[in-house]
Amino acid sequence: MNILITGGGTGGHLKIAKVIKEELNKKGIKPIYVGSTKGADKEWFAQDEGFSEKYFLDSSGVVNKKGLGKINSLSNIIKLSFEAKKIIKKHNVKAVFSVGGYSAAPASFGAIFSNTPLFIHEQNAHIGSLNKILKPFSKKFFNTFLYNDPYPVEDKFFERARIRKELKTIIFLGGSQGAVAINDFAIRIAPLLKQKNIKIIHQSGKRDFERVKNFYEKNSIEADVFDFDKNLIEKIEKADFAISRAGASTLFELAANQIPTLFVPYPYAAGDHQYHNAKFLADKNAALVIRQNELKIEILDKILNLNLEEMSKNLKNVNKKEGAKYIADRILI
Ligand SMILES: CC(=O)N[C@H]1[C@@H](OP(=O)(O)OP(=O)(O)OC[C@H]2O[C@@H](n3ccc(=O)[nH]c3=O)[C@H](O)[C@@H]2O)O[C@H](CO)[C@@H](O)[C@@H]1O
Repeated sequence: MNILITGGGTGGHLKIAKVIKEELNKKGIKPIYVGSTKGADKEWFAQDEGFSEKYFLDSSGVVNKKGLGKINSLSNIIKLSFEAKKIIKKHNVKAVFSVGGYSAAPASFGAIFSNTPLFIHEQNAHIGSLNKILKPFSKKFFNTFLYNDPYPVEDKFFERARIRKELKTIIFLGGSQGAVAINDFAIRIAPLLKQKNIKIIHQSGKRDFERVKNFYEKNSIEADVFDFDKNLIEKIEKADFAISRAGASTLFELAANQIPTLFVPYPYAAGDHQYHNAKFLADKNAALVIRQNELKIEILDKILNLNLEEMSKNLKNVNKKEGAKYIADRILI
């Protein structure tokens, strides 16, 4: 059965595409991928043997453009949708699965134009603009916040979960691209963490890697600094507390691993969705959330006095295992 997976741009969307592809591979199916020449799509999937075919179309975002730019990208998407429709026909695709982002637009419209069932995974607590348009045309719309669908994360985040009791190691996470605000905060509290013998693991993102690495070196503070690590669980499992952006995949991976977290939502996310993602956990007393402009050094005292065990236990049933299987089974019906 030929399945087409589409969408990407950032790690958050691409991660869902990856886990669903792996689930389909387990079932002996090699899906087709349709992404964009822009964003991180090629980086993630150009060499991926788990897809039978890969197409990278020249799609780009519409939402942030104005005037003529908006009209041009809209007409480009319409043109590409017909190209995607041809791909769907050529491979006799039985279902299209979209993980969102601008690179999902052509194949999603292509599915509608060719009457091919369209399945959508919306990662966030606030529905993205493309998904709002597509939702009424979809056969199924998966979302954890609205419908309690299990959020697909790799099994290893659950398998290596543990209850945290004491803060011996802290991890800083900036999402797939890194977060300067979190890096700055880490740098401010690092000397205090050193004084308290708390070990530091720090994902800085590519753009800020040199600055962050140099800081720790110059100040003789031991820290495991990296820009991006494909096997993030290896880092997360060692830590007892995280300070992180609230991108949906990161959030549900941290929850699956039961690591208490202070979320610092990206303030410019569409519809403030990272804040709403984090609030979902905070309302269950399973995480803390703070606005970026409130990220002050005093918050460290609060962290040091937290009941980590209680928060860690409260994360137990936030997400369910086998989210990828849940979705794949419904696409394959
Ligand atoms: C700035 C922005 O708009 N960000 C959005 C983007 O975030 P972003 O792209 O940061 O996405 P997420 O936080 O959802 O996911 C990041 C993924 O990258 C992985 N990872 C990260 C660091 C690393 O070193 N190694 C690694 O593998 C994580 O394990 C995770 O699976 O998509 C998310 C899902 O739609 C949204 O919720 C976010 O709001």
